[in-house]
Amino acid sequence: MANIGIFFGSDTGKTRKIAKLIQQKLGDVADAPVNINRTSLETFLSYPVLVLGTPTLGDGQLPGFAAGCESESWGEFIDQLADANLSGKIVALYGLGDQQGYPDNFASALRPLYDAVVGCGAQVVGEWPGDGYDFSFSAALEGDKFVGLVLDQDNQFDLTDERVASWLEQIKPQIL
Ligand SMILES: Cc1cc2nc3c(=O)[nH]c(=O)nc-3n(C[C@H](O)[C@H](O)[C@H](O)COP(=O)(O)O)c2cc1C
Repeated sequence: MANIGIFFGSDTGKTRKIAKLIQQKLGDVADAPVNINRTSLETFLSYPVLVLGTPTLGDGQLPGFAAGCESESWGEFIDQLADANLSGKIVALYGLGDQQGYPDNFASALRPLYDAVVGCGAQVVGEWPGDGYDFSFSAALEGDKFVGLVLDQDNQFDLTDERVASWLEQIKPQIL
């Protein structure tokens, strides 16, 4: 087992694709990405470092039944996390959104994921500048920074590879 576990939720596969890109760039320090609806809390908790990815669905929501998805996802998993202890763990978050289609809730689902892991005692790394995007509101902003890497495959897919590479360089000292 590698040190870094990559877990993602996804409705149409874009967040899964980014998980694979992240793993490719990290190499063998990270295990192959796993859909959050195909793991157990025990496996999730076995990693000292977690990279967690989510799209924003519904109205600023995590994927899952409540957001209209056909299968379980983060929405259900964070209920299981409620009593978990993540102290000592390092967590890096990335989120996908559509700034043109949903400018008033851009990538907002990073917020409930961030709150859930911080509430369990994890240390979150990898905040990301809010400039370079055009939107009116995001719950994922903390001041002028997002609580994790934000990607927009719908409108800025050409920037993704560079954003992922630069974010990984930024967090490598904390996750390796
Ligand atoms: C029904 C629906 C609702 C969405 N709601 C939001 C939203 O509130 N905020 C946002 O930034 N993006 C929203 N999106 C865009 C998705 O987050 C974006 O397309 C993402 O890349 C999808 O990732 P996935 O393929 O992993 O599911 C929504 C997309 C759909 C289909």
